[in-house]
Amino acid sequence: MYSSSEVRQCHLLFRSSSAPCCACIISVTRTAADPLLHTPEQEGITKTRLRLSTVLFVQKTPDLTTGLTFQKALLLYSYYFIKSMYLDSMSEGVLHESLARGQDALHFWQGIPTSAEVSSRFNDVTQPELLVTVVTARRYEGTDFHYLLQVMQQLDGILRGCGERRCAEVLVCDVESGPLENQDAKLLEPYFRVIRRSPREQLGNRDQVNTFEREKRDYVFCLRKGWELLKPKNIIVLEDDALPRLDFFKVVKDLLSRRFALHTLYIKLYHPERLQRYWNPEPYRILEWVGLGLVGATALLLILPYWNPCLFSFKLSTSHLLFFTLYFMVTAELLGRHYLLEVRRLSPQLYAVSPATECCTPAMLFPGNASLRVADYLDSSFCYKGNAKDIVLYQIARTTPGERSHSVEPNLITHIGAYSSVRVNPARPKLL
Ligand SMILES: CC(=O)N[C@H]1[C@@H](OP(=O)(O)OP(=O)(O)OC[C@H]2O[C@@H](n3ccc(=O)[nH]c3=O)[C@H](O)[C@@H]2O)O[C@H](CO)[C@H](O)[C@@H]1O
Repeated sequence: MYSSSEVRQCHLLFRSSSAPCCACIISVTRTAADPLLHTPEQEGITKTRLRLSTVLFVQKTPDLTTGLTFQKALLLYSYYFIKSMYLDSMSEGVLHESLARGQDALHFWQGIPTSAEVSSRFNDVTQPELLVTVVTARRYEGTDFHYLLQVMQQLDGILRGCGERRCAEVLVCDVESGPLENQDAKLLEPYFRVIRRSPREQLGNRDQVNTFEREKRDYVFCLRKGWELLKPKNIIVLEDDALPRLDFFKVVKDLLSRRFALHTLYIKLYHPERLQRYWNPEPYRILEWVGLGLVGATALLLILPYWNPCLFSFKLSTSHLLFFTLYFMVTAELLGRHYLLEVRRLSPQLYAVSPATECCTPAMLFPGNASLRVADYLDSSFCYKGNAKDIVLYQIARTTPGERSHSVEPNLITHIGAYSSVRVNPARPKLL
């Protein structure tokens, strides 16, 4: 058994030079208990041991994580993924990864000294080009995953990569207060500006409303408060389980430089991967599908004669074009639109913008003062199960004259929240 100071020393060593500590950790992890498997034999494991094993697991993961994420990215959303064979084990694997990252993030934030260099990120800027507000509520399940800390660690890393000129100001909007403290948000207080309601406002908000209405009111509060405090030129609102990808700010900057951004109510930066197929009907997606088929078929029919000179005398007809169009469409769907979209990550300019899709709001960009309009629109609606804030917002943008909304693809964030703070969670969450 290892004492916590040994573990801490090991952890710090690992940070500064990975090799020696990796060896020490790998030898230990083989015997460490797995905190995610609640088998009867493990019921007796003490809390300290659980914590220890998680810390050790964190250190073990870099190779495993990459491997698993690669497999997951390769298979999960494909038609060839055999759910009955792989879903359970893959879901467990991803939960382990996330738990490891959560514990890593916890140690990261616990270990940072509140030095001048770090706290300089707590800026007194007004009217920044971009404000990122992270909305966070206390979770009752999956607290060990520390989603908020993971997100903030990632944001911190990306912001450091921006160089001298900061890409964005960051606010954490903690919608809890009083006795129900959000410990993760508290831990971030020395490093980021954390905003909360006053206890009086909080009482009023929690008064007898359903979870979805409460979630909406919290969102409205965060939108307005961010605007009041900094008057930013643009706002992004991230939910606390929306992990930004490394090119996040580059793509956002490019989006904001495009003309359409001046006339949109919001730009969705995430849509669930499982809903990205051509077979999930969205009008623009059908157009994209047919267009892809036509371009592929035309290119093939033009190239074929050069490839095989005998075909120069062959007469090409509309039915050939139709056949190959269908052929390319079916091939694209069988390959998986989700995977084809990945090619767009080559450059921010290649990210596609289309009319907004309905589901989910984990990452939303509100250009200009659109956040204020959104806050007003949401304020005038009432949310309940089946009519959560994402549905309401979609309907508003569709039905209000003069308002438009957009989605960007591929996703700019990864949704890491296996446990919902709004809905009832299954005992063991699944990836699909
Ligand atoms: C990935 C995904 O599909 N997420 C969607 C899903 O959220 P989920 O069911 O995944 O819930 P979640 O736990 O991610 O919570 C969504 C957000 O609401 C915040 N929160 C939660 C409880 C509360 O009382 N107050 C509060 O502000 C929480 O901190 C988080 O930022 O459904 C929501 C609507 O219901 C939104 O459409 C989310 O985008």
